[in-house]
Amino acid sequence: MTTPAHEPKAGGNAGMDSEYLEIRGLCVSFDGFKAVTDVDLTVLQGDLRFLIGPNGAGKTTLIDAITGLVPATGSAQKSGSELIGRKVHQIARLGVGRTFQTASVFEQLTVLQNLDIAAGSGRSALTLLRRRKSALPAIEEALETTGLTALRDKPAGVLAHGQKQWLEIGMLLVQNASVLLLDEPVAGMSHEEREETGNLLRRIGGDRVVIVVEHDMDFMRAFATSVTVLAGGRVLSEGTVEEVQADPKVQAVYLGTAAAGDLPPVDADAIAEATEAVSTTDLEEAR
Ligand SMILES: Nc1ncnc2c1ncn2[C@@H]1O[C@H](COP(=O)(O)OP(=O)(O)OP(=O)(O)O)[C@@H](O)[C@H]1O
Repeated sequence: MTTPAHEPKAGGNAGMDSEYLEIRGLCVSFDGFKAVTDVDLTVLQGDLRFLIGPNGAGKTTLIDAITGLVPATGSAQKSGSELIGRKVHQIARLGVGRTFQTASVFEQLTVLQNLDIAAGSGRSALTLLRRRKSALPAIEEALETTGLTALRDKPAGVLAHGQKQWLEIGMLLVQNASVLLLDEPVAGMSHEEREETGNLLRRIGGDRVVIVVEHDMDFMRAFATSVTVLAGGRVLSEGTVEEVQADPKVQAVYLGTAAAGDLPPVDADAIAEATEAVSTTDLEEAR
C-alpha cells in the first residue's frame, strides 16, 4: 500500500505550497435559527482534524456551508480561493470533496467504474461504462491507497459497509480533492473496519487537509492530531485531544464523560451555559 511521505501531525505541515482551509466568521441561519454562528477555523494540510460536538451542534451544517449545499455568510477559503457564494460543482472543482453519513456509490457498477466516473467528468457515459484495458494511474493509486485493488471488478453493491466508505473516499482521491470533509466515516463500522479507516485517514492525511466529523470518541482519540469542538453552532474549544478533553467547557457539555466511549446524552442547559461562557469571553476579549 502507498505510504505517505509524512504522517499527519498536530498543526499540519505549513509550507509554501501547503493546502489549507481558512474559515472566518461563518454563519448559517435557517429561517432565523442560527445553526452556525461566527465560526473561525483554520486547518493546514497534514493536520488530521476531528470536528466533534453534541447532536445539533452544527457540524454537518458547517460542512454543508463549505461545500455550497446551504447558503452562508462569512468566509471559507481553500488555499486563498473563496468558496462561499460558489456553486457546489465549482467548489468540487477547486478540490474540496466530501462524503456523507450514508455512502453514495453506484451499487450496480463495479468499484473500477465508480472510480472511473469520479475521475472522468467531461467524458461520455458510454466511454465511462466501457471496460478499460487498464485503469488510469490515479485510479490504480486510489485502489491501492483504499485497499480495494482486489475488489476492483466487483459491483459496489456487494461491498461491505466499510468498503463502500473507502470507495467513496477513493472517488474523492481520483477527483484530486486536497480538502476532504468526511461526515461520520466510521458510523456503523466494525472494530476492524474502524482501524482500517483510521489507517486510511493517516495515509491520505499527510498531504491533504482532512476534517472528520465524528461521534466516536475512541476513534477520535486514536487518530485525531487536533480537535475542534462545536456546541450550539459555535466553536467551544480547540486543541490536541488532551487539551480538548481537559477543557472544563467541553467537560460541561459532555457532562464530564467525553473521555468515555460514544457520546453520552447531552444536557441542553450545560450547552447553553458553556456557549454563553464562550460568547461572554469573546465579548470581553473584544472590548
Ligand atoms: N435544513 C435545515 N433546516 C432547518 N434547520 C436545520 C436544517 N439543517 C440543520 N438544521 C438544524 O441546525 C442545527 C445543526 O444541525 P446539524 O445537523 O448541523 O448538527 P450536527 O452537529 O451535525 O448534529 P448530528 O451530530 O446530530 O448530526 C440543528 O438544530 C438542526 O436541527
